[in-house]
Amino acid sequence: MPDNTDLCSAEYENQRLQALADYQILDTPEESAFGDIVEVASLICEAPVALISFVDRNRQWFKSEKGLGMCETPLDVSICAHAILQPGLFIVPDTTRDPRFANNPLVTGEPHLRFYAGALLESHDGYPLGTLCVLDYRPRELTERQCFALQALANQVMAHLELMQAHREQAELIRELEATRQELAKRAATDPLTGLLNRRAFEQRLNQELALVRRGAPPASLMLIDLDHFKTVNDTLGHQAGDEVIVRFTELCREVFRQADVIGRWGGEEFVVMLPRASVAEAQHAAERLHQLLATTPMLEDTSSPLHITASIGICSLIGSENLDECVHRTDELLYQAKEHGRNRTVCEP
Ligand SMILES: Nc1nc2c(ncn2[C@@H]2O[C@H](COP(=O)(O)OP(=O)(O)OP(=O)(O)O)[C@@H](O)[C@H]2O)c(=O)[nH]1
Repeated sequence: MPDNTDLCSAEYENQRLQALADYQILDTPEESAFGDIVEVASLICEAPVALISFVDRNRQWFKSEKGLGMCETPLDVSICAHAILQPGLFIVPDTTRDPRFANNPLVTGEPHLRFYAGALLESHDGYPLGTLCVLDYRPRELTERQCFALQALANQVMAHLELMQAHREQAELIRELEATRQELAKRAATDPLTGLLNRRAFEQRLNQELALVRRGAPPASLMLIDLDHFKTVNDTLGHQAGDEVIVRFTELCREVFRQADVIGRWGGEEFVVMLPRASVAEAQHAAERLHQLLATTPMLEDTSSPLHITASIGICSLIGSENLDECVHRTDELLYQAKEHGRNRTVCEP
């Protein structure tokens, strides 16, 4: 708490309430850790009523209570609201003899509270939050040892609140770290220009599929796609336009292939698609759709004459007995044949 603070100012009260809110304790369910402290306070102080009370804006709310039978009261009947205005213990030996409490309905009526002793619950930065208090139906005092024990138990209440807060902060930190880890993993797996899987991530996915095929999963197909004469696009329209074409081509791929198909950027103007549960004939149909779409879709918007591109494609089925390099190599050979035979075509394994 800052020095020279006006404890009654609205600004201070708002700061105090914020400190209380930061502990996120108000209106939380009963917890045995706090229940035990209240029981021990009642036992040691030989008092029938014991409370862990937090002073909220318009009420005092009890995290734990013994012998009172209510979980909150309005602030104007709260003795704790007075207790938090001073440090350490606040003791009222006989409420009927104290003008601040003599007319309190909890004193004049049920349960006729006559004795109050409250130990301050103080936040780590010095804001008074409430009390651990014991009450009795008769006027009395606490022994020195009981006073010591009550304050020690109050310190334990705060220590537990601090631990809970540290635990929450740690959990939040772990959540943030996990989100960052996921984001980094996503970035590490993604080609920045197209948002497709990059080669390394695609290889991982392909290895998983190969493992499934080895264990008897339905056949899958692998497709390598290379844009034809792409160098000319760059040379005539510039690298930036080349990038736009690559992005547009990616969009067309997303239109043609199924949700389950995995599209990756193999490198440069070369793409790769793995089609789970698809025969080579089915993959070939998809490749044909792509050829048709390329034939009818201008690849750049801001050019006087529409730019169309073509692609050469090789398709193989995944064979469980092969490793990734062998599967890719076979598909690459077919792609090479497509290029050799004049481009703008698909060559499938026989
Ligand atoms: N704009 C752009 N160009 C790229 C990118 N990656 C590779 N390229 C270009 O793609 C071109 C590929 O050229 P080549 O390997 O000669 O192939 P090609 O001109 O497509 O000819 P074929 O494949 O034989 O039909 C090169 O000019 C590369 O610079 C990229 O991310 N952006």
